[in-house]
Amino acid sequence: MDLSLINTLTAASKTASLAKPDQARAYVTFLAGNGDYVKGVVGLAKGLRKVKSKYPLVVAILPDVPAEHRQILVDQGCVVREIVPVYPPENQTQFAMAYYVINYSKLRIWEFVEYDKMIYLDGDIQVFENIDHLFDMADGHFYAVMDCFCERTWSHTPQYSIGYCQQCPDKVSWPASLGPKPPLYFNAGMFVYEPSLTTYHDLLDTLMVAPTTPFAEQDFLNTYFSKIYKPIPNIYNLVLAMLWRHPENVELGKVKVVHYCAAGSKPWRYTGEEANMDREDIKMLVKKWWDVYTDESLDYWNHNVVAAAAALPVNGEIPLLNAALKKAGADQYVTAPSAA
Ligand SMILES: O=c1ccn([C@@H]2O[C@H](COP(=O)(O)OP(=O)(O)O)[C@@H](O)[C@H]2O)c(=O)[nH]1
Ligand SMILES: OC[C@H]1O[C@H](O[C@@H]2[C@@H](O)[C@H](O)[C@@H](O)[C@H](O)[C@@H]2O)[C@H](O)[C@@H](O)[C@H]1O
Ligand SMILES: [Mn+2]
Repeated sequence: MDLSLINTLTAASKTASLAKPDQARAYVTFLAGNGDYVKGVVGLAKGLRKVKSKYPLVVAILPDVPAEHRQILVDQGCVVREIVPVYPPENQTQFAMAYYVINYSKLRIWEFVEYDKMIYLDGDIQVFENIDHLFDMADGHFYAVMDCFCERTWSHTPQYSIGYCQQCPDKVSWPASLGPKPPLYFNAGMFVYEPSLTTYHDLLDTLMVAPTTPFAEQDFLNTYFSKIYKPIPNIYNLVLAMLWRHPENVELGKVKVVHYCAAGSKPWRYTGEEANMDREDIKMLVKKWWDVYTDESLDYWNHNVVAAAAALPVNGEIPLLNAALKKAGADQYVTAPSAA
C-alpha cells in the first residue's frame, strides 16, 4: 500500500472536500432485475444522505428493472439512467459463473462522461462515514481495495489450491513453479474511476476478444486496469470475509464502507443461517444497515424538506410550510426536527 496515499487520504478525510469547482462528480451503482437488490440501492442512497455526501447517486439500471422500482429510486433522489446490457461473446459466457455474467453490464458506467470522476459502489454496499475526499485523489489512476482469495468462491484458482492470499503474502509464499506471483487484485464492488468514451469503447472492444472468466467483469477490470491500479485501505470496502479470513488486517472501528458480499450477508434477506452469519460483528453490521434503511428521516422527501424547515427562522414556520405543501397537493408533510 502506498503510504503517501494513505497519509493523503487521512489528511483529506479530516478536511472538507476541496472539490475542484469544475469537476463534475457523482456516486454510481448498478441495478438489474426485479428482485430485492433495489432495497440495497435505497439503503445506499439513504446512507450517502446520512453521511452528508455532497454528490448525487446515479443508478445505472438494466431494462428489466420495473417501473415501480425506478419510481422508488427517483423518490429517493437518485439519478436513474437506463443502460443497455453488455454480454460477452455468445460462445464465451460458459466460463463465467452464470450469476456474474450480468455484471459485465457495469462497464456501461464508463459512458457517463457528464461526470469527470465517479465512485462506483455495489448495491450491497453501505457507506457509514463520508468518503467524498476520495474524489480528490490524483487523476489517472484506478483506485480500489484488494480482495481476498480464501473463500470457496475462489476454489477454481491456483492461489486457493495452495492457500496463497495477497492479504497475507508471507504466510504461504507463491511457488516459482506456478510462474509469476499474481498481480494485486481488487474487489470490483467499489472503485474510483474517470468516465471516458475512449476508455469505454476500448473496454467493450477488448471484452469482445477477451476470454470470460469466473469472476466475470471483476477479472476483466483487474486485467484491463492492472497498470494504473492503486490499492486503497480496506476501510473503503470491507469485504466481509476479511473478518474471519484476515482479522489481523481489519480495524472494524475505522471501517467507513461495508460490502455485504459474503454468502448470506445481504441485509435485506439476512437469516443468520449461513456459515459465519451468526458472528456478533456480522449481526452488528446487518443491524447498522437496517438502522439506515428504516430511518424515515433519511428519506429524500423528509430529509431535504426537514432540513429546509429547520433552516427556517423558527420551527413555528413548519405549520406554514405544511399549509403550503397541502395547498401544493403534497401527500407528505414536515415533522418538526426532534430537539437536538
Ligand atoms: O440480481 C442482481 C445481481 C446483482 N446486481 C447488482 O450487481 C452488483 C454485484 O453483484 P453482487 O453484489 O451480488 O456480487 P458480490 O459482490 O456479492 O459478489 C450488486 O451489488 C447489484 O448492484 C443487481 O442489481 N441485481
Ligand atoms: O461479478 C463478479 C463479482 O465479484 C466480486 O464479488 C466476489 C468477490 O468479492 C470475491 O472475493 C468473493 O469471494 C465473492 O464472494 C464475491 O462474490 C464483486 O464484489 C462483485 O461486485 C462482482 O464484481
Ligand atoms: Mn457486492
